[in-house]
Amino acid sequence: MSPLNGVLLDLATIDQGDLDLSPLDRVCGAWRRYPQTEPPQILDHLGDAQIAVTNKVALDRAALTSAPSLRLICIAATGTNHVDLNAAREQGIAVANMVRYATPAVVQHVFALILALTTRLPEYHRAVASGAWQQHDRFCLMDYPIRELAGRTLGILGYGELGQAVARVAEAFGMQVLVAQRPGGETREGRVVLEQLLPQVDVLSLHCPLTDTTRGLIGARELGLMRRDALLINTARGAIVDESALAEALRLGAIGGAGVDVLSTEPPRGGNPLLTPGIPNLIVTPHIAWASREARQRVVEEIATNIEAFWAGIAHNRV
Ligand SMILES: NC(=O)C1=CN([C@@H]2O[C@H](COP(=O)(O)OP(=O)(O)OC[C@H]3O[C@@H](n4cnc5c(N)ncnc54)[C@H](O)[C@@H]3O)[C@@H](O)[C@H]2O)C=CC1
Ligand SMILES: O=C(O)C(=O)CO
Repeated sequence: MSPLNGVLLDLATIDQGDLDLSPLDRVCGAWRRYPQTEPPQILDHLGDAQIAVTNKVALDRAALTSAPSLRLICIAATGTNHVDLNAAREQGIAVANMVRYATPAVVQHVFALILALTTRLPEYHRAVASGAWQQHDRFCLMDYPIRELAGRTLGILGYGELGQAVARVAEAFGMQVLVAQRPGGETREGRVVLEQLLPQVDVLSLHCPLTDTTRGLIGARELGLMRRDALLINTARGAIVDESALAEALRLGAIGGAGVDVLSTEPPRGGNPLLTPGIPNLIVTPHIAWASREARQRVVEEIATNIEAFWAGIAHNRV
């Protein structure tokens, strides 16, 4: 066990009282556990901790410079955009994240969104709940057009762990997969420049990290290049998409639908263009693609593994 003392800044975002947390006790005997940390509480909660575990509590330069004891930040997620990595590096604080922990959960969520939009599940569910089927004169309602995935084309932006796993399932559905070339990146065989990919795809699924390069990458221009019946699926990060432009594209029917698990600010206490009532063919889920019990248990185990590796001087899952 490492003799370091640690703080869990937002444990309630991982454990719903249904996980085995003993791996954490195996690696650090002195945890301070906070269900949640609001911005004004960050410095107080960090205190003299040497290890800080954050799922989504933002650790910016000001927070890191005010926590001189900190030696390891363990991000309980794959996305690292809420931690100032440059400031951490300058302060000599190691940062580790979660790799591959949520792949089955995210992939099934991506397809839950794609399938709900193509089979018009929300509309048919609402129609039955409102009694429309019961009053109908035929055996089935066909008020909303249904499409098949087989033979259609999926575009993937961000061909890492999740992008590749989504591609494999898409192929099992009989879809053709096109992979976007990293904008501004070098030309790679089999990759398609984003501007050329967008008009070809029936579904575009985002799986790149949020960085300075990807912020706002899918804006009005890119949405305008997509087919009028194409779907956009975003389980990556909200700010990769211009949310006002997406809301407008859906309202105007410039694209066919969208499934969004992530918003630019979470929770969206100040509202969000995509939460405006009445936007057609839009499904918004509250950042739960990753959140299966199995994946959350893997988070606990991976936090322990990252701390053990750090203590042993091994750079495991280092960002
Ligand atoms: N909604 C949710 O619950 C979850 C969301 N995520 C998000 O998904 C993202 C991807 O996760 P993984 O696939 O596991 O990460 P990964 O690191 O395996 O893959 C990311 C891929 O994006 C590529 N990439 C980076 N910049 C790019 C750019 N400018 N254009 C195109 N591609 C670019 C990288 O080369 C890499 O291949 C995470 O960064 C996180 O933001 C991850 C897990 C759960
Ligand atoms: O792992 C991630 O990046 C997520 O967004 C889930 O917390």
